[in-house]
Amino acid sequence: MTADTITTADTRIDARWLIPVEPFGVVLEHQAIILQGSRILAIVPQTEADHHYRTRETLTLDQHVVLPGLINLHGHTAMSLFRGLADDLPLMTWLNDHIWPAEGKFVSEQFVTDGTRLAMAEMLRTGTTTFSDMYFFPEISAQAAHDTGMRAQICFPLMDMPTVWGSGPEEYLNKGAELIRQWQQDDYVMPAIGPHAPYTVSDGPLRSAVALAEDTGAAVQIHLHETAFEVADALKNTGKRPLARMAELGVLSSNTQCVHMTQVDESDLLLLKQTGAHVVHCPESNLKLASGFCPVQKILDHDINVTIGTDGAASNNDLDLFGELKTAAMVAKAVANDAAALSAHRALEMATLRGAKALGRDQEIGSLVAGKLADLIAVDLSDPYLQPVYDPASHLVYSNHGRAVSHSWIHGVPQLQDGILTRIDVPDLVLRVNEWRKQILS
Ligand SMILES: CSC[C@H]1O[C@@H](n2cnc3c(O)ncnc32)[C@H](O)[C@@H]1O
Ligand SMILES: [Zn+2]
Repeated sequence: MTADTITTADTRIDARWLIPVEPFGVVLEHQAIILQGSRILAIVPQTEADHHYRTRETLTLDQHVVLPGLINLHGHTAMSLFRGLADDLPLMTWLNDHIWPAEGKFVSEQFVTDGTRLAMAEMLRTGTTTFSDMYFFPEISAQAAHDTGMRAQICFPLMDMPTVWGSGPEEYLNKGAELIRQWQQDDYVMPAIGPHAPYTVSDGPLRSAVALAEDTGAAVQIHLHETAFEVADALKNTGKRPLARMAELGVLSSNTQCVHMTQVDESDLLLLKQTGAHVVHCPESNLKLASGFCPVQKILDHDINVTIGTDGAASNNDLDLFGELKTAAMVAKAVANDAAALSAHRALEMATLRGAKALGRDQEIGSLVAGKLADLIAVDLSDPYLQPVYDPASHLVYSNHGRAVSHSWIHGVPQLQDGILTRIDVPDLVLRVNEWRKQILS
């Protein structure tokens, strides 16, 4: 570009620090991020931007670190309405005796509308710009994400048993195929297939799920090897580890996201590597339900993609991915018995570019590079609890929590400005949530 060339654009963001995630491990200073429409037009030193860009608005974030929006690869968004309802229980007691009965009683289209909005408000407030959801009435959560302008992978649920959303696998698959048809071209919504777990979905529906994934290109997300009991029980009943059964049925591919994976032996590592399937690590849910420890560093060392998710707010009990990153990094070090395991930069990559890769969208989101979609966040490091700043990446993972996120943009649209949500009416949402609280308590 010659000295006299001036380009006009929408927005200029002047950042004190910038962590683009790509290239890996880099922290830049005093950069200007230029947005035009839904995309990043350029990232240049501020002094260069002064000479070459004229923008409609300029935002000076001189105490902030700017990075790609976070990607929460696993959750059950509407379950935010069940936050704190059943704590201190192991997985199967929690599900069988508390959560599934409550879902049978209360989950409806309105529940999913309000619960999804509650979860989106929390995620946006704490830096998430893309989330994955696996829940009943996915057509409602898809619409809610689209209307709010949040990027979302919406996995329709598939189980053997009847639920509030349908009578069984045939109906789930028919409704799911329609969901995929309706949303596949959307800017924000990525429809996907969500077989619940190996112990709730039999071989026939899993084969149909594979056929649907192959026909449509939709991703598959499944809870897998969540507990030692799941693996032991499967070995007793089928003679196979659940992951091996999934491989035999054709479920595993580079379009598959395996959630939890706390039980991983050499045969599992081989299957994950051979098929290109992704692992979604949910450390806080695994800790709270005492499900087990995912050996994250070992999996990464085998060149298998690991991403991060919160799981639902009923088993976490928050959706703050920055908190999740700190837990992930701490637990990874303890599990590997190595303080160098899961470094701050690697953890940030898990919550951004690696998440994008699992969604098949790493050419579009997950790092801050000119030409990619403008999904980005700013974190204000000026609070005393974040001082002094030697290394912003270290602060983001080890000292921060999501409430320090001040700004976000998705698809170039501002979603959070100085800590205020622009697209969700929070007072109205809180009123609705409290109506649910009264109903569920009674
Ligand atoms: C079929 S919709 C999703 C289904 O999953 C349940 N659920 C929530 N958290 C977990 C978990 O950690 N493991 C297994 N199942 C989980 C949720 O309550 C819905 O019924
Ligand atoms: Zn889950």
